[in-house]
Amino acid sequence: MSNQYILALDQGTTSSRAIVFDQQARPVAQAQRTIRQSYPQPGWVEHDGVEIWESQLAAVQEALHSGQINPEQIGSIGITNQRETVLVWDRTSGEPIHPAIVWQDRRTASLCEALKDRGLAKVVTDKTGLLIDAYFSATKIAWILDHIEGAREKANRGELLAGTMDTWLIWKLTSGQVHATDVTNASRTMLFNLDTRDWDEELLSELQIPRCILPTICMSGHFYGMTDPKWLNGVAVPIHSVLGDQQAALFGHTCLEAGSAKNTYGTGCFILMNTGSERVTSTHGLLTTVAWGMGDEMYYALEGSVFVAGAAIQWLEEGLGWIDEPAQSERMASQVPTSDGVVVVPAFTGLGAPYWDMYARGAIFGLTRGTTSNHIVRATLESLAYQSRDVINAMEKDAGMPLQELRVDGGAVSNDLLMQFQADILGAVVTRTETGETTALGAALLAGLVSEVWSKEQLKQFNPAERMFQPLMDEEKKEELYRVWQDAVRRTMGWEQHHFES
Ligand SMILES: Nc1ncnc2c1ncn2[C@@H]1O[C@H](COP(=O)(O)OP(=O)(O)O)[C@@H](O)[C@H]1O
Ligand SMILES: O=P(O)(O)OC[C@H](O)CO
Repeated sequence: MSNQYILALDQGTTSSRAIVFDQQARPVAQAQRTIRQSYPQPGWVEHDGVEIWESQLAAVQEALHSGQINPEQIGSIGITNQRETVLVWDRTSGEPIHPAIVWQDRRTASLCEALKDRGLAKVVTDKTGLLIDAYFSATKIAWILDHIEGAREKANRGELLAGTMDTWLIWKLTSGQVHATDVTNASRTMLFNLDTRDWDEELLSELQIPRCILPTICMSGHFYGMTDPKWLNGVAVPIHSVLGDQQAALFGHTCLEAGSAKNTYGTGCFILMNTGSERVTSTHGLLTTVAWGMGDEMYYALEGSVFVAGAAIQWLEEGLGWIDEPAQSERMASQVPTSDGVVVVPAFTGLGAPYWDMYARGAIFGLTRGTTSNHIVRATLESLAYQSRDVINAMEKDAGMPLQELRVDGGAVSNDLLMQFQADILGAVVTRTETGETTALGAALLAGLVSEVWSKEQLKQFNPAERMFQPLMDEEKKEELYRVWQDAVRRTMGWEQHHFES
């Protein structure tokens, strides 16, 4: 039978992946290519745009090869991607004019302050659902246009194109025929007006970003175009879904009803709660974002992002050299019954939701002569769970109801100790699902829905629970630990501004 598979492209912060799913949404072949992280200055993070494309294409070819799958058997492609990360390239040559500026990059913090000083905070929140922060794409695009010689003039003449990684991959896959993005990615730029569902004139003009360099905005489930046959053995394949990776994970967890939520533990932690077709405006430091769009309907989510989650485990490995691989963090942490009062706040690049402090910096508290590396490793793991609770507490307040179940995915969920601590410190069930690759699954499920491989009613069956972690810690202990955490966070806030900035 031809056209029996769906190919998902998952362009993440640390790697580009390709996963082929069958008609029961089971992964049948996959491949992954790591991408280089570049830190040219403190607080800056860049990716090579060409490497992103080449690694993604190589992953696709390797996945098809390893699964002995002919491109003719691929009925549909779904794309999901690290969000906010943005690239600007030359429309004619297709060459990026600067490396991609990654979501974690803080170089535009002062530009964000200037926008706030111009009284734009409320305008941005009302129009985009976001808060002014260097995290989002808008100020990154403005920075490139300001710092690359001649870029602004070229942009004004329509000689440049800009886009998040979905847009870049669509443009490459269609060999420059399609310059498009979806509503979820657009909703992360700080330029997308949720009411008009279009780029916002006022925000474009404040940042002097010409509309002509931005992609066309489409629904997430949509026919984007056919891939150029030259990439897949002479076969053109339709692209049927595009959505940011956190929204894709929400979809992949089949969190389709309002009130359901997921946490993805990758480089950062990303917690999204579906709020249905209602747009809930947070009063507790969360973002309103688009969950997905299909047909005429747009669905929304509340989101809280933790900037440094798995990245803290990478710091144990690469920065401190204490572990040889992430899984070793669990083995070390298991050597001690508790972190013995040690608290690690990994605010390496500031703090995201619900604190939004660009100037917080990391700290280790509670060291004694008895502290060992095992305690610090355990406290680092616990910091992922504490930061997630910070966000979930804010979500519960905004949504007006307690969270019963948190569905989880991402690289760090294989860590049982972390998952148990998460259930304990939350006081809620943490459900790890069978499909490790929930993000890619979400893109595939949406592509399959658009291409009518399955119906919406069938989706629920596709990502069952693998293990449910029940909360075991007593209430008093849980709240006492959490109070200590909150005190530690308070002490890290504003650090960079107080001590190093003139
Ligand atoms: N067993 C583990 N315990 C803790 N952290 C882990 C473990 N395995 C992987 N990680 C962390 O998870 C992250 C990778 O997850 P992944 O979902 O692949 O990230 P991304 O999509 O952001 O590239 C890394 O930061 C890594 O340190
Ligand atoms: O690549 P990930 O999985 O770390 O996700 C990055 C996010 O989309 C950034 O908002």
